[in-house]
Amino acid sequence: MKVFNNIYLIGMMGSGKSSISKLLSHEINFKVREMDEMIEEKFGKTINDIFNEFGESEFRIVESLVLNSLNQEKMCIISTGGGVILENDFNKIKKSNAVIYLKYSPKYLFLNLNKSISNRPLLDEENLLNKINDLYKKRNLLYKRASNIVIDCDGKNLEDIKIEILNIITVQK
Ligand SMILES: Nc1ncnc2c1ncn2[C@@H]1O[C@H](COP(=O)(O)OP(=O)(O)OP(=O)(O)O)[C@@H](O)[C@H]1O
Ligand SMILES: O=C(O)C1=C[C@@H](O)[C@@H](O)[C@H](O)C1
Ligand SMILES: [Mg+2]
Repeated sequence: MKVFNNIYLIGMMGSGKSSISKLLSHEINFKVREMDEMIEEKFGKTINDIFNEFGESEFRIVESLVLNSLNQEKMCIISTGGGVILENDFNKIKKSNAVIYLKYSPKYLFLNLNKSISNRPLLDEENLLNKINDLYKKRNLLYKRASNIVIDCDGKNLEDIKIEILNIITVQK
């Protein structure tokens, strides 16, 4: 296995971060950490309620605290929040970690998001495809810059994506 502290899965909302984290954890001896769940636990509220009651900037402050605490851990698969690349210095994480961008084009993200009802204040159902397109334009480059591995996921099933990742991270240095 290559030498790194943690595996960070990054990508847009609905890009399979939670699903792939679970699948990977069954194959390697790493624990799963769900950043959004950790933030919800800190507030004792859902992500939607946090955005509504405290606003996005307060959410980002707590997100950054959670990120710092995770940086102290080892052997974790971190299913990040979709906006984690907006954090100052997130680009530095790839120096000592595997940062994997699960890249889907907006059309596929739309299909994924339609499958899972969730707590997504920045992507509610109205004009969903337009909202995905707008966010994707703002963020695709940021995800690429922050990552050291990019997986093109369009049209692939979750099992194949997992195998592709395992093939990359288990190569001997
Ligand atoms: N390649 C894929 N093939 C089939 N279904 C997929 C694929 N990728 C993701 N999905 C489905 O899309 C939905 C969203 O996936 P998941 O919850 O893992 O993404 P996420 O990045 O953790 O999303 P978020 O954190 O924004 O809720 C799930 O129903 C998942 O099964
Ligand atoms: O992409 C984003 O900015 C977000 C993604 C979610 O995972 C949550 O962290 C929150 O809804 C914000
Ligand atoms: Mg998730």
